[in-house]
Amino acid sequence: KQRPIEDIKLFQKVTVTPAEQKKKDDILTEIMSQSLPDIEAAIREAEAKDKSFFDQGIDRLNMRNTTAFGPHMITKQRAIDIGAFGQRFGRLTKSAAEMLNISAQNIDQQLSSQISFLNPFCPFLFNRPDCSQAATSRYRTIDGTCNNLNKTLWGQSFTPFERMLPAVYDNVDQPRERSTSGVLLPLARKISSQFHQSSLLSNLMPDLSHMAMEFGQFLSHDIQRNALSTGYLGSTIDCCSFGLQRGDPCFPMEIPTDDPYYSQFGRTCMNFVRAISTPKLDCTLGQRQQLNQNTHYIDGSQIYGSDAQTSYSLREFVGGKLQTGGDPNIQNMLPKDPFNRNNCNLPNNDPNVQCFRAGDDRVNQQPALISLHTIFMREHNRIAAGLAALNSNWSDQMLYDEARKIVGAMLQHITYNEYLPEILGQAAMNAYGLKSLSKGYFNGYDNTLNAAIKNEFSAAAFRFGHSMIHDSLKYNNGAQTLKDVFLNPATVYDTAGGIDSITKGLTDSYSQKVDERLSDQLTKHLFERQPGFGDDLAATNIQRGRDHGIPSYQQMKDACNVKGLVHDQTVWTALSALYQNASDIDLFSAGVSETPVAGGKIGPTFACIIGKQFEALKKGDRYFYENAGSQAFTLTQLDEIRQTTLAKVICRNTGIANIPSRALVKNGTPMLKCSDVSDVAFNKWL
Ligand code: HEM
Ligand SMILES: [Ca+2]
Repeated sequence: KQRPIEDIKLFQKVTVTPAEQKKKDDILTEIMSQSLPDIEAAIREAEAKDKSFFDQGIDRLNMRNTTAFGPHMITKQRAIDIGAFGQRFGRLTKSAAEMLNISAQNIDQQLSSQISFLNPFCPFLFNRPDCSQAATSRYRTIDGTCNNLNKTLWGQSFTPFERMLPAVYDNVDQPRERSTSGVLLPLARKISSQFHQSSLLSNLMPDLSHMAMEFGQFLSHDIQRNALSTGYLGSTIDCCSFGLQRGDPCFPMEIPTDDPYYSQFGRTCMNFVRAISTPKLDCTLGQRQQLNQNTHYIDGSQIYGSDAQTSYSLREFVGGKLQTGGDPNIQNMLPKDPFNRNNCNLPNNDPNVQCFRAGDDRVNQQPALISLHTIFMREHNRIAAGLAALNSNWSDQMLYDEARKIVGAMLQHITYNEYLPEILGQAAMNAYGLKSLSKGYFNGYDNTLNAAIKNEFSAAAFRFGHSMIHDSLKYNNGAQTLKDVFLNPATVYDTAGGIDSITKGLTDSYSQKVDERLSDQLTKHLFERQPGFGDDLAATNIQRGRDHGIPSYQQMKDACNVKGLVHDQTVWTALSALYQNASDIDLFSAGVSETPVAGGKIGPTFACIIGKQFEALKKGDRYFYENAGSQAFTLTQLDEIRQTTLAKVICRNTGIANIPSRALVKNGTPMLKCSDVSDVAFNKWL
């Protein structure tokens, strides 16, 4: 099957002449046209298998009454379409690598040529955006295109996650399941049950409120949403109904027979479906990559949607407003989702209690998330009304655009001014240039910097927030255990409490410390609908890292130039005891358990990954709120945006009377009386 030795040698050369490049391209084209018929046949065969799983009722369109299938498993059609090309790229890459004897770690360098044969399989070449208006437009596009005027697709929704380091897969594109020495890595569930044991009450974060957890999730849902593989007709794949044997895209998590919790239910398998594989943005052959369905920028896409169709479906088209819904007792709620596209776990058949729609489909995951979504939707509508009152000649579109621009800027300001300093500490804020200015424009826009979300950030580092989640949400004078409110919007509709009570509860209670411990609600009861059949988020994070070929902790630590032991000695001993070789330890587990940096809440390796990501999200975003230019706010408008705090946004959009003035902080912050909070000075937008 291998090509002649001179072809193999040619691909090993570091620099080639134009004639040699042409020869390489011809060889690749020949290899690909020879292998394509077999590849198409293999894909058809896989599709037929998927259909049979569907026909047997194993994979289903609506998993509502089954256990443990969260909203993150629903994948948009556009992502499914890109995934179909990704499969072809993956298989073509594999056959070229085999025939040219190219090892996995050299695939990206040695197969990176642009081959016209691949153009019909390159989704990023279709419908290239027209960016002719973009240089002078005051407003971002909905899908993030044309932000960078040279690289018009950078940061767009439905484009790949980028990487800090090359991926580390087994056998070219299979999940990283083996140590470099060949032994199997410990089972993800075993690491979870042994190392990420339940967080105790004594493990509270001394100074951050539970709102700091929730704002982190809300921010996360702005910038990233992985696309998971689906079955026939986009159905949800159940990798456990078929034993552990189904094969790609199934990568189910084996539960050890002596599992401290699940064994009593006789459970041996937990569902896990691999992420869709996507072609790279430049559509050269290369390592397997994963797809972000959301705009990578901090632009409020969780509120507005990441594609035109979703954004239209959320608009009122009157007065620049977003749609609202709700029953007569509770006004100004998110619009309902009568078709329950997100497979909510609705407790009764009350037609008034339904799940919600928002720009990100995970909105219904739990009530604290619904609450922040609702508050920012209301803020948009309030701003649109405020602008309309002073500018009677503005069209619906203009009001929508300007209100969206303001809300996006507020989100950025809260992120860089309130959230990141708490998480990263001052040293990292300075090192990565993340501090917001108190006056004037920021001059650091860099059009060579890609803001795109890094895979190491998404699949591991930014999941540190999972360790901050408390067992319950404070509500009225009691609390609601998470497993009772996953995918259940009932509390939001409660006229006795609802959004206000959930929100107040978040600022009134503590986050958990960022450490190796995760709540039982997440490791034993995530999306549980039947005792013993919930999911495990810590295990899922580890398995997801392996699915994506995320490098080991040691590799990331080295890349971040972090030296020495940065763990508590007992913690490190417990973790490394689970692995044969400490250099194989998974990034999520070791990263989340690092000793926090001074003044921050996470350790040095995660601070490096997260600091670099937010640096790119700032300096690589032409629409960053502090930038000068034709898209800019005026300086007086910018000063007005700088008055924003999360506490004020909450005050303006709820009936809450008093709230800590720094809503993410638990102690030592003065209370803000909501009746004292002044509105946005809309006269700066005349
Ligand atoms: C109750 C709160 C939360 C729940 C139930 C939850 C649950 C989940 C689930 C089920 C996934 C998908 C896992 C996978 O299949 O790979 C996920 C992904 C993720 N979570 Fe959370 N999460 C919560 C809060 C947070 C917080 C507070 C943060 C960060 C501050 C966070 C950051 C992330 C990130 C970065 C991902 C990957 C997103 C992607 O690219 O798709 N989550 N979470
Ligand atoms: Ca976004």
